[in-house]
Amino acid sequence: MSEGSEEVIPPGWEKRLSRSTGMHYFLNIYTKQSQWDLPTSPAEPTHGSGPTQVQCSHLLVKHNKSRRPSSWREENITRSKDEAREILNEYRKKIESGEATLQELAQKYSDCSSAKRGGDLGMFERGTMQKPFEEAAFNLKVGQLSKIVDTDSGLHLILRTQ
Ligand SMILES: O=C(N[C@H](Cc1nc2ccccc2[nH]1)C(=O)O)c1cc2ccccc2s1
Repeated sequence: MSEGSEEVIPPGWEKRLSRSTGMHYFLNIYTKQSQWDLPTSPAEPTHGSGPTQVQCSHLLVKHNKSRRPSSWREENITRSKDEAREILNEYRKKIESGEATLQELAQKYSDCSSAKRGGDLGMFERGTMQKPFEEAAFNLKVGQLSKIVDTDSGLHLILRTQ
């Protein structure tokens, strides 16, 4: 029988053989949780206070109370905070329905200069980003989209990518 597509086991998981069924399963070496299906993301160490660094992409919509109400998209941003919230909720619906990715929408609409990189902020540690952003980012699982996050820069949707 031809092999299926190359099987990549994400870090933190081990492939084990079930003696009772003769089938293979996957064991999370941190939580000892097991599952039949091939895991799709790395297992995270559960001890300590979570990861020391994360990688995120974000979509920022600034408003007239933003610390710097200007961006590469719009020299003078006049929308209200409520309008910014409505706009972000529409983007969230598109992302959750699969109609668009956060990266695609950030590239077109984010008021952060990271828009050019699909909103990617790279890896960062605690203490580098504004607190509300940091708290949200470090409480996301890899692949999870945040709720709307409010910082002095504006309103954000955050996707944790690593
Ligand atoms: O602070 C930045 N940009 C500001 C908007 C902004 N404010 C933020 C607050 C928290 C996280 C990201 C944020 N981006 C701007 O363009 O007015 C950053 C841009 C970039 C670009 C690449 C990597 C990191 C960063 S942080």
